[in-house]
Amino acid sequence: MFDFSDFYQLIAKNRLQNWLTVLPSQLAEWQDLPHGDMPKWLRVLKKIPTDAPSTVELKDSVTIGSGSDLQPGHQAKLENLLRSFHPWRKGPYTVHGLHIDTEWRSDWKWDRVLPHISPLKGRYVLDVGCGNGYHMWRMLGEGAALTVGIDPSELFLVQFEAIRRLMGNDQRAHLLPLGIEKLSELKAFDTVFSMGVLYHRRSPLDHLIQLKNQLVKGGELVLETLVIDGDENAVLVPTDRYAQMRNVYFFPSAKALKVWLEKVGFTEVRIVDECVTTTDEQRSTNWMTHNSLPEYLDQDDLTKTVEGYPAPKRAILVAKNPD
Ligand SMILES: Nc1ncnc2c1ncn2[C@@H]1O[C@H](C[S@+](CC[C@H]([NH3+])C(=O)[O-])CC(=O)[O-])[C@@H](O)[C@H]1O
Repeated sequence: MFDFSDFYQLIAKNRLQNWLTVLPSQLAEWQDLPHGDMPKWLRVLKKIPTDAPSTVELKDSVTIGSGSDLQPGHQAKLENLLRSFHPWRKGPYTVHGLHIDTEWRSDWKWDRVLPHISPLKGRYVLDVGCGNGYHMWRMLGEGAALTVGIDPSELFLVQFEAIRRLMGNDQRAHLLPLGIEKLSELKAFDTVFSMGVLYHRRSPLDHLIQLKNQLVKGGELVLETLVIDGDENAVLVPTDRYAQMRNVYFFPSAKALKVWLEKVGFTEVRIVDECVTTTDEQRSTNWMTHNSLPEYLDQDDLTKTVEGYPAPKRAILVAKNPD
């Protein structure tokens, strides 16, 4: 069983308290349908120490403690425990001198996002599709008061909890195993991030409206997704897979995405970054040994995916909720 009671107690006293009318029953429903590996994962999680580390660095990286915090032999033991949560996709993390080299250099995405957003100091932040929570720790590094991530992947929740234990059970970040469609209109977050999620949603405008409904008046949306080149009318809908990914729907141009955001009522919409994803940013590693981007590109023409679509390009847009 996962225990979300710390989160319930925390939000009972803050502006997220309305969430308590639905959240406990939603998470109880989730507990009733456990992932097959969950009992094993929970046994491993319990073995991960919760002692406060000597140091925590979150501003320039996610680095917890140093090798000397652990007794001799304990680093190898910790490595074995963490490796049982393979594949590690989002990171990198350095814990007690152990470097978790993840499939993604999620820190590079953060470096592209950070210069363009309002300062996070003191803000309530929601990270929709947060993966294992890597960016939530970086948000805390920028001074966010609270970061809440939602992501339906059970393994990501387990990885997040492992890192949180190693942080000394830090209560400033919480991950809930929910999809965005499960959220009511909370209107309680100062900043909402949706990074790498929109192309997984069958109804992208509804996704944008759901994101808007989580923001306070004047709050900021940070949207990152796969895009194609083109004008305000350009959008790709792959017939089947894209770069071997299933469940993919709409890949607009950045300009079209700006129109969509304005259409659902966002203002001050800015396209702040566009860049092609490189095979240095997404690749197999010792901590993620499955195929990755290099295998998903056409070997004779790296500007195309194996399906013949344009190779992955991502845009970041920032917008304001005026309501
Ligand atoms: N309905 C849904 N609601 C919420 N999350 C979902 C849903 N469906 C899928 N996801 C989650 O959205 C995440 C997309 S990854 C981005 C991670 C991070 N944000 C990153 O920017 O690195 C994609 C990428 O690798 O770019 C996955 O963790 C899914 O489980």
